[in-house]
Amino acid sequence: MRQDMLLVVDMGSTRNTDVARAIRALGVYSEICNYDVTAEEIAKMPNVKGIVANGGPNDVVDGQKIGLSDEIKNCGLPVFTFDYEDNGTVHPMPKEDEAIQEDLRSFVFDTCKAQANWNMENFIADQIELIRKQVGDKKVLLALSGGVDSSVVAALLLKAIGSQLTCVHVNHGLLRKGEPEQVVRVFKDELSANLIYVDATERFLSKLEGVADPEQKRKIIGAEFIRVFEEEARKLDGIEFLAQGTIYPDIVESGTKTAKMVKSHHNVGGLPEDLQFELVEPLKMLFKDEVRACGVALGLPASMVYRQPFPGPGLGVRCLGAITRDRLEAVRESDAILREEFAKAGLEGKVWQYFTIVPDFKSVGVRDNARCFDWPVIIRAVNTIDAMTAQVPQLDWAVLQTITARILQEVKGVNRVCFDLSPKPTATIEWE
Ligand SMILES: Nc1ncnc2c1ncn2[C@@H]1O[C@H](COP(=O)(O)OP(=O)(O)OP(=O)(O)O)[C@@H](O)[C@H]1O
Repeated sequence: MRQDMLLVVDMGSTRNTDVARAIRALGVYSEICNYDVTAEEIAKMPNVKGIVANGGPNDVVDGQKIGLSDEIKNCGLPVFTFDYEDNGTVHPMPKEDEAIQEDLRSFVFDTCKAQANWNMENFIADQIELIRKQVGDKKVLLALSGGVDSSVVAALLLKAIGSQLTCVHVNHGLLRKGEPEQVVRVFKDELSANLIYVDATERFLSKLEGVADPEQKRKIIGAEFIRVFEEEARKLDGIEFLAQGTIYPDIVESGTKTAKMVKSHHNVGGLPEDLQFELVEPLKMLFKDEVRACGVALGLPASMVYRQPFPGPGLGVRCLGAITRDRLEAVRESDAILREEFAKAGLEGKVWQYFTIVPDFKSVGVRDNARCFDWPVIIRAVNTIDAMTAQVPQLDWAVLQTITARILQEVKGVNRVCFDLSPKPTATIEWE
């Protein structure tokens, strides 16, 4: 490890990640650990320069009030006791809270004498070394979705171990327009990765035929994905490692000793027990913005690194009810038009997520002086900080009119365009 590190010890705060991020924003690497960390464990961590004991409302565990042990207090490292109360609201640490920032800055640099050497160049160099040490001359398998996390893992592993990596990209027929092609172009053609491209469209769509229940659809897609991936894995010889795009929030949200679990951390979970892989998770200490910075530093295209979030079941949950091929095509084509026009209008990166939905009912319209009976396309655009709540931004009317005109002209089977004005709550971001 080339970087100095500060440890954020969770003493019951709800703001551990904010504090860890604030330290990283100063250019110093930080990690969060549990309140019962021992001096011996800390001694094994590389380059720890100081400890932030981060207190807060969750300071009672199993009926006992927790406190920093004498062992840690006397371990020879500077300790800063921090208690950043948040009154129960969730928002990023306010930048204007200069006193707190200043205290932290002074602790990090004046007291701990930490070097501001946390940057992507050092991170990548460190990870390459660690990956090579972990993997040796063995082979690694990666499920590559084309999403930000697995793409950055692929690029990093390619740099570290090159041809020892095999990537599997599954086209389940529910990807956005141009996505599988981009994965093949970037990884196979440009980065010369061993890429197995599986076109499983027919298999997924026939499994989904007539299934209207959203939960059932998600389950079928998830289970079928594991099956396809497993089949490919069994065809390969001598693979001992499975790489995953686990990132820091996945780990933090899996729960600390003082906070309840937000969501379980899975990724390519659900693989059969007899496929025993050791995990390689080189991004597990990065926040999302750092993963993107890492992707840029590794030379991945901006459209991949800054891609908006996309649900695992893909367009399947935007083609409402039982998926049909023609309606799925209408979702894919209208989504492509929406993304193109948002990019032209300079909205890319300004609106957090935007996509289209095609419901499973028709309405009466008129086309070429004759009655038509076609589907509507619903446009959804939202802004959010944490995906727990979301707001609908005010969009330029002319942009919406252009999108509407193009969808009505170019997308088969559509005679109406609607705009979803609902914030979350009460609506969710996706419709299914
Ligand atoms: N179509 C696919 N082909 C190959 N692997 C996939 C595919 N879809 C998902 N995966 C694998 O499953 C993991 C979890 O999928 P999920 O849709 O939850 O994405 P994610 O956690 O946002 O990560 P990413 O940004 O890498 O897509 C991905 O990181 C990837 O390894």
